[in-house]
Amino acid sequence: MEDVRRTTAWVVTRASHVKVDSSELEKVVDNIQGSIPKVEWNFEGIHYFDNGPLTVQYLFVLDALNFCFWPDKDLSYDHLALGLKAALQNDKSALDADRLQSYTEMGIKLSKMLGPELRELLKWPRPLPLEEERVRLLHEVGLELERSFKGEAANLVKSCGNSAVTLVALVARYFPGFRDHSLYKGHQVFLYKRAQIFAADLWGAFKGQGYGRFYDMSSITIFADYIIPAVLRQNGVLKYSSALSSSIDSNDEIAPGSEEEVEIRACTIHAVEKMRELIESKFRKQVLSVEMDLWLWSCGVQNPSLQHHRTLSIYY
Ligand SMILES: Nc1nc2c(c(CN[C@H]3C=C[C@H](O)[C@@H]3O)cn2[C@@H]2O[C@H](COP(=O)(O)O)[C@@H](O)[C@H]2O)c(=O)[nH]1
Repeated sequence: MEDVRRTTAWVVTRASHVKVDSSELEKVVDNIQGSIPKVEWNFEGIHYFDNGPLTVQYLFVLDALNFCFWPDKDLSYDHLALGLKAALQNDKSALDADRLQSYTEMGIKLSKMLGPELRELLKWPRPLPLEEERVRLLHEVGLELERSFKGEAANLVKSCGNSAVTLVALVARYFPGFRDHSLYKGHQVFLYKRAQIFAADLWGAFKGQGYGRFYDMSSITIFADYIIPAVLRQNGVLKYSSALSSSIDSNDEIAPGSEEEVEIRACTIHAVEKMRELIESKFRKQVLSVEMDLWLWSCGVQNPSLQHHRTLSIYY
């Protein structure tokens, strides 16, 4: 994850649309006295968990589809999690690698999984945002799991040697849909939101044991989605230019890969890394970005009036 830290820090030094406000950042850290309020993984009670390999399959499929809910105002991440959970409770083989690629009825392969099948799986009554991309990513997951990991995401996790950094690298190497990077002023910037969140979800769900045991969780950075930047903007840690502020406040779409979008995401990661460093130097406490993420994210999703940036993206 050094690439994520280094390249996002580089963006911060050149950013013109977004700034990290160090004194506001210090206020946030002082307010909580350097202790991150503890938020339980699955505080919403929406996730599938059976303490075994099927949970790993569930989390991998969940994070393959963990992006872009906002274009449908009634849809949220909770619907995705609850939909996949119900599908598994109903049929333990619902997320098998071959099912992700194809749709079978009475043992006959009819076609690849398509939008309508995905909607049926999630019990969502209308087309999902970026539905064709979601379907394509599911095919990719099913095919590559079958080709390289005997169909099981659990084998992918077993092959990382209890290193979250290796897991993220493996996910990005085998599954192109997880390669969340951008170009900024000619430089490659690494963000890896969904790949890192997969490691964090395993760690959270399995409480740091079994499939969730990683010796290097401190290497993971925060996950640059559309909720965390909105929380950091609201508490003053991120400052946007007036043009960007008014675009976001008027719900204009921000183009994926634009300077504005990359700066929002890179400054988010960097600001949280700075908060971590400050907590360590001022309060002598070690915190994980994953813990910071869960706290900030839970604050964000519990505040429906939060105005977030709108970018059509498969990455977050
Ligand atoms: N940074 C960060 N972003 C996260 C998550 C999660 C869920 N993580 C699970 C892990 C433990 C908890 O118990 C959660 O269930 C989703 N998202 C992002 O939020 C957005 C969805 O928002 P809305 O449209 O309002 O549903 C979308 O970009 C989605 O990718 C997270 O943890 N961190």
